[in-house]
Amino acid sequence: MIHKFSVRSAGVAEPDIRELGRSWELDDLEVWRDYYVEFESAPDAAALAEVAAVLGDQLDVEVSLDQPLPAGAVQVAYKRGVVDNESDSIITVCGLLGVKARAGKVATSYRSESPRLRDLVVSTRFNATIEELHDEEPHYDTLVPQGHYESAVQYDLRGLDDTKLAELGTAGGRNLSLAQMKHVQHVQNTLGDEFVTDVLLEALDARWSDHCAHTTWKSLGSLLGRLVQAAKDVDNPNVLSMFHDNAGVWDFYDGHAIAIKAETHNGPSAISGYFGQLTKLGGVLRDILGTGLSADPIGSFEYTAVGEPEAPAPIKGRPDARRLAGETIRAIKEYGNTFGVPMMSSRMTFHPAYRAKPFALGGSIGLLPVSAAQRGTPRPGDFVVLIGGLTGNEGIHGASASSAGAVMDTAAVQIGAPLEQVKFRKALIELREAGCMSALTDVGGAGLNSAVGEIGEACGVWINTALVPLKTAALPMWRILLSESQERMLLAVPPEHQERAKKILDRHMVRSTVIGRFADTGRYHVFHAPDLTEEALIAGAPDVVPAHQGELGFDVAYDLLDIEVERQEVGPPPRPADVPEWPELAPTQLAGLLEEVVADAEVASQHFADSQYDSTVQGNTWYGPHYGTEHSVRTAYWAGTPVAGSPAAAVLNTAFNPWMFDADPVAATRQMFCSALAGQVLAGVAVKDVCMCDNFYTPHLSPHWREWLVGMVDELAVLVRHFGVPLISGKDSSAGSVHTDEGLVSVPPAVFLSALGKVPHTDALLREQWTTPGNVLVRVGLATSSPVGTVAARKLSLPTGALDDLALSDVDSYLSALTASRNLLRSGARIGAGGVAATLAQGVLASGIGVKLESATTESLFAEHRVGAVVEVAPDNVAALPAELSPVVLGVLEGTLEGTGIVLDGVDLFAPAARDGWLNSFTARIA
Ligand SMILES: O=CNCC(=O)N[C@@H]1O[C@H](COP(=O)(O)O)[C@@H](O)[C@H]1O
Repeated sequence: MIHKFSVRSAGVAEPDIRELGRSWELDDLEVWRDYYVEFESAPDAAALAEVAAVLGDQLDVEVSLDQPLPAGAVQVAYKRGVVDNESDSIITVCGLLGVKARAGKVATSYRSESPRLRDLVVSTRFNATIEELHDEEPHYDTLVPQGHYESAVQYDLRGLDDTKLAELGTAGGRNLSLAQMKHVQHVQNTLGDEFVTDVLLEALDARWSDHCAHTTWKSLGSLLGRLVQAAKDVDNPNVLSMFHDNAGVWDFYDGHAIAIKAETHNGPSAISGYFGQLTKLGGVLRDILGTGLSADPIGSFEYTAVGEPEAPAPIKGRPDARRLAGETIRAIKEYGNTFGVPMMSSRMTFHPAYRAKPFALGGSIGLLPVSAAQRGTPRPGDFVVLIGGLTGNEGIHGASASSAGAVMDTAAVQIGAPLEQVKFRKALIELREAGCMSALTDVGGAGLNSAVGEIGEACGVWINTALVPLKTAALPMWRILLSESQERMLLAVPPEHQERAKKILDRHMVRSTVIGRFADTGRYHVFHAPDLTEEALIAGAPDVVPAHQGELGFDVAYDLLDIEVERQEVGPPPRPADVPEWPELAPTQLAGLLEEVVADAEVASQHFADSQYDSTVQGNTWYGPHYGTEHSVRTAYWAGTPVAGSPAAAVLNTAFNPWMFDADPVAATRQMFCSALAGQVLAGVAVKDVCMCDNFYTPHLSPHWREWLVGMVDELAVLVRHFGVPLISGKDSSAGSVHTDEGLVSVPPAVFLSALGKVPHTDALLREQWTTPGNVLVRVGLATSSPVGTVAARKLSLPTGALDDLALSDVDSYLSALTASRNLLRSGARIGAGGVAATLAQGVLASGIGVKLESATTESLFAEHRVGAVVEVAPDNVAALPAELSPVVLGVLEGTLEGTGIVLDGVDLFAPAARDGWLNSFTARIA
């Protein structure tokens, strides 16, 4: 018996629907959520009314029962086989109301009289790879997932020649190379078995993927090892854990620590901006939850680079940049706001190299006690406990396909459900405090296979995949193992704590299942035995593998699962030499250039996106992500006070500029590292209290990509050693080249840096807002005058060339002088995209105070001195600024001048039209 509940929200409940109506220019747009529920027996009218009341329990909503889709309306629902996560929640809700439901399904329908409706939905709200479109009411016989268990497929690899082995390696969407297949052949020979299963092939495909095994980085000479060694050499006492856990852990104050991690979801986001970005944020929050013995996320950050919004997608059928931009915003809002974590920093960039595969980076920081900061180790006999969401047929090959740069299909996209994760967030803290876990990890890329396989490596492990709770009726063993269904965690629970752990999880309504045991075997062992129940497993002796194992997936010693990676030697990367010159422009031309620069997405207000992300939830945000009494301007750093009652602050900032990486990845790495570090010091953080997280995103088919990658890593190692600022976590995404209908498109070899600092008291932090008319604005820091990579150079169509070299000793002197002269600074803003001019423009916008410049040239206004700042100083103190700051007086704050902004020789460079461009251009391009 299937009933349909249609819920229409309006007014306060869904401001974004009004926004959607505005952007589609449909005044009568209505968006309805259609909930289909299959009940076990026909519910009476009272029961139906109760279910309707719960589904429509918001302000300003209307619920109708069993109304077919009206003519002209368009409904979007998941395809069969793509399971919607709400289904399970609907069953639970009905159960709590005392009505038994078997299954549920959620769809969205759009209603308007306009004949344009269907096209608008198809072009912006419908993803044909995972969804289906209905123009009339669909008919469902049942919503209960159908299907039956398919046994593992067996392959005898003995005697297969290279061609056959290679074919098998890439069959069914796998990405195993011939060398890897030969190793599987070796495994079979060593085991002396008649066959290996598809379960083993799939498990190894994931285990040896670039994502899990970092093969590209290993092949180029242990690149991660070089970064780790550099960090070890500097021996910063704040490092509690680095590159060893799901996140790096940095000492905070008074027994607390902060975990930091940034992840990318580039591959999945290219297929579905919404789900790729949704699960990017969900995944990185889970990384924080799975760090040490669990950290609590206290902030998230996000950076997305897509192609130019006006350009079509270079691969037919894929979402274009504008669509990706819109879906990104929806997804980040959906996950972050629902999870309840403040947004610390968000930015979107439009760069043509990301038109085939975006750069989808998400990060998070979390708080945990120092005593829980170390990664736990499971002990033989501990239970393998899977908690959280159900396992479905999604995210299959997510890790290996994204690593291989292979074509990803529908099944590779992960689907997120933030509320599921909200439930176990608090439960994990309780489990940690109660000492119920000896270890935990998140279930993310490569699914259970990666989580169980990695955590089990400490001693050995066996699991029964038949115990894994599924979204579908059945799944083959390898799919259960590889599914990247979201919102799941894996715990190692000692037998003596199992009951207590179960109680805590039950109280938080978190599903948990004992699916296996850690064992003193040194083996990774997977089988499928439907008649081995959870109760029987729990009752079994801790050191005995069950005799009845149903169907065997594999049972292999960990030693046999390691594979040698062939080493490739690379030389130094080519370096550009010529530096183009800045043209001389008259004041009116400078004004025109400024108008273009502030309207560029790198500088313009991204209020349309940012305002949708909750940045104050949890109540600990002390500074950022925006400031300004007149306009809301993006801050260059975020600070929060995560420990109740303590003024100690965590400080986060980031550095990335794809145009500079386009020009010279090695020089750009240096500038970005020094820029992030100088931003931290300007904010008030001591150099020794800063660490960073690196996210490499590099091409694998463009010229010299290997040389550039090695060059960037080696450069980072130099910087880590020089400043004593360690990299403590990161990710390498090494498949940034894509074959498209337009030919090969490659991202620039690049590394995104996120810096985390700490100060004992927020009093130490310097704000950006200008304070007092009459004060003098001074540029300080290293002059990096090359126009290459700057916003203005793009507007002026200047040729590319070399970036400035930075002498690290000069950076040292600058940073020391900055610290020493802090008492002279009334405010300070780090110079970024758009150079001094953009910094001044944003100062005007934020404070409403004008500035009168002493003099200006194109270079002095638009060069992006990234290891520099515009500081505000009282007139009497200008002379006291130390020479190491290389101070250059820019002009004087002029009081609040109606209609004036940045005045040079009587000309206002920042006219009202420019302000409008800053305010509206981003929205106009993507909304
Ligand atoms: O599940 C959440 N955790 C995060 C995670 O492990 N994600 C994995 O990374 C792939 C994207 O990599 P990219 O294309 O950016 O190189 C993605 O498909 C997942 O397998």
